[in-house]
Amino acid sequence: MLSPAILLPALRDAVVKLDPRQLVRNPVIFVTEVVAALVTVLFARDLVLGAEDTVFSGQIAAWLWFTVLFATFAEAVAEGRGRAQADSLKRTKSELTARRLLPDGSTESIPAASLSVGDEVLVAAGELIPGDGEVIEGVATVNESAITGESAPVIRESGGDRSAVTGGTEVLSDEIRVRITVAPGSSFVDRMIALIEGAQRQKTPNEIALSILLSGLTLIFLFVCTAIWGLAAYSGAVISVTVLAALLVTLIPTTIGGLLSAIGIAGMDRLVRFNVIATSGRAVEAAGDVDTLLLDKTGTITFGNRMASDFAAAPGVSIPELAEAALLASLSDETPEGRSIVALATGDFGIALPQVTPDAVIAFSAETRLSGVDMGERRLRKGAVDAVLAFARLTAATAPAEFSRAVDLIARSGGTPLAVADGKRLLGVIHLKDVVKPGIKERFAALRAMGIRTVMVTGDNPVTAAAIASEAGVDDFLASATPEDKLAYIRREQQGGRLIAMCGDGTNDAPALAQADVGVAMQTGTQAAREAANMVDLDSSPTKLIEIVEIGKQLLMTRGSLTTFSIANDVAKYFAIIPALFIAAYPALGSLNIMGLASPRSAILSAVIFNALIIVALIPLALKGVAYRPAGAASLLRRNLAIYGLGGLILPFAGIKLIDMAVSALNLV
Ligand SMILES: Nc1ncnc2c1ncn2[C@@H]1O[C@H](COP(=O)(O)OP(=O)(O)OP(=O)(O)O)[C@@H](O)[C@H]1O
Ligand SMILES: [K+]
Ligand SMILES: [Mg+2]
Repeated sequence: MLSPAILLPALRDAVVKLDPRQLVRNPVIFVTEVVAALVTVLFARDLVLGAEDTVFSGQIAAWLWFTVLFATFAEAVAEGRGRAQADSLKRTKSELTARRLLPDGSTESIPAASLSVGDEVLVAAGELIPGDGEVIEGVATVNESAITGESAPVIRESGGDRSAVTGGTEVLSDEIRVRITVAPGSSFVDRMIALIEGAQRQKTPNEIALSILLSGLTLIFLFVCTAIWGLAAYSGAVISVTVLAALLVTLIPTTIGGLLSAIGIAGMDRLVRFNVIATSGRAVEAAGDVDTLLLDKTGTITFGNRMASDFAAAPGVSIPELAEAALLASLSDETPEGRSIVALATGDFGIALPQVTPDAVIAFSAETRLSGVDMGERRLRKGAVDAVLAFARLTAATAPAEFSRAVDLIARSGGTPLAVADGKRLLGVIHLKDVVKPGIKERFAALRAMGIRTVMVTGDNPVTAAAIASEAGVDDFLASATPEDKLAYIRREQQGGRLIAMCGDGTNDAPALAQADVGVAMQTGTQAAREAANMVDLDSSPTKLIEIVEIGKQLLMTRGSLTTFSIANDVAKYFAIIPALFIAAYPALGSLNIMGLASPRSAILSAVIFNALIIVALIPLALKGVAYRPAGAASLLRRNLAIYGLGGLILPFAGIKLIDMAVSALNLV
């Protein structure tokens, strides 16, 4: 975690970050730098004048600079760890070439960097996909290990929810036609690299609020120090500017000021290590407080490669007649469901592929929930049972009992029944099979233990939804949901003051993913879903939210704990330094020197040294995060207050005392 390969470049970066123009974004540390510069000037003056203060002001100046450097170092280390991960991504994305399709159907070879949005390219087995896009023709297996680290090939195909391809990944079999949807330079991998390197990191609203609080505290202590100076001058004691500067820096919250951005960067990094790319720090924080998790069914809870497996004919209809109608209705259906129906009818059921062109093609949409063709007199439709019944002017009550039984049997087994009709004539039902991803039930139980309610929202019918919901162990489900329904559900929950996470993969999930506080898209999903979400799970695991929530909670806890620690620390230092300041003027204050520090100067220098060293000492904790255990918010708060509040109060007494002993033993001042 802290190898020399990261620490050495971080040291160099830490020096670069001393640039005041950069540092001004961190007010506490910026004030420290200004003060360090001031004391350095005073030291130079003492040096020229040969004043007796030279040794003291020189040491104070040095330690103030170390304080600033340790703070910039913390941030540099956090960024350096991300950069190491980004470097391996950069290697995958080296020089790519594209075979761009020309209007006459031939192809030209061009560098991928000169592709533009809307271009169409061909990619065959053994070639690298030149840019982010959508498969518009064909099916291929793709090795996406370059970005997911997972070597198992995935299927990418046109039409359905698995059509998105990522530049830099390799086609293993077959040939696909890809429409480029993202300009080179802002591709998924490019954005991943920028995010991991922290180049695009923006402060979250919580961080900004905390920064304002810390700046406020800094201002107050600036005031306090000025008042002390005036008070001392009034009472005849002389307090040097060097001592005042030291006082100010030890009192302002330098510890949390120095570690704040490292904590945020480390949180994003921890997500990357769990194969989750977050495009928003705000979402990571929101994840820590999520109340409800919404999951789409097909492709999220299930694998999503729904395959037609059987036909059940309505009374008075033969199986070949149903199979042929289903085949015709699917001829122009480019979705995986449509293609699997063609495969089943022409394969197992031996129907010859008809050489006909439909008069009109009715493409599938998540709103209508049906698809089909018009052909002469025939109006062939297939789709969700209620949608097809409505099309055939039937209802659940007026549909033949045998048909309803077949539908029910399929739905109860967790399959998706697709009804087939020709105009008003109901022909039967197709059984689409899908498989629930393994190990999901236990993981949902873990989410429940964290106090998170899981709700499955699906476009599928209520009976299938109920079967899959019970197999997967979700708390609740919403069936027959259109994209608008999913969106409305989230809005309603949010209006109730709840924070919502949504996991989805399809274009029909995109609005919901964008509306959710935490939107997690499956890497296997469509481009639209990945664009709308604020996180992408490279493993496409719907229960990854467990880790995401833990990391979010850990981030919030780490920041809270270190803020508590930092402020408690500063309070303790007050007692170490103030007596030292006034002891010369008021010897009676000697009794306040409860710590028995060697001399006023040694006390002040020790406090400054402690103040600097505590930042370095806490870097590992800031990066690793405070340990998270599932427990109630109140008991966590109590525990953290005890450890970091009390610890923060006590530690400086011991630390400053020890440093004071060393300083006086070495005769430093
Ligand atoms: N190619 C298709 N042609 C006709 N009807 C379809 C097709 N694909 C799916 N359907 C029907 O439309 C319904 C809604 O589909 P939609 O994609 O909105 O949701 P889903 O994939 O079933 O569920 P989820 O929202 O969980 O992914 C499906 O349940 C199915 O009954
Ligand atoms: K401080
Ligand atoms: Mg889906």
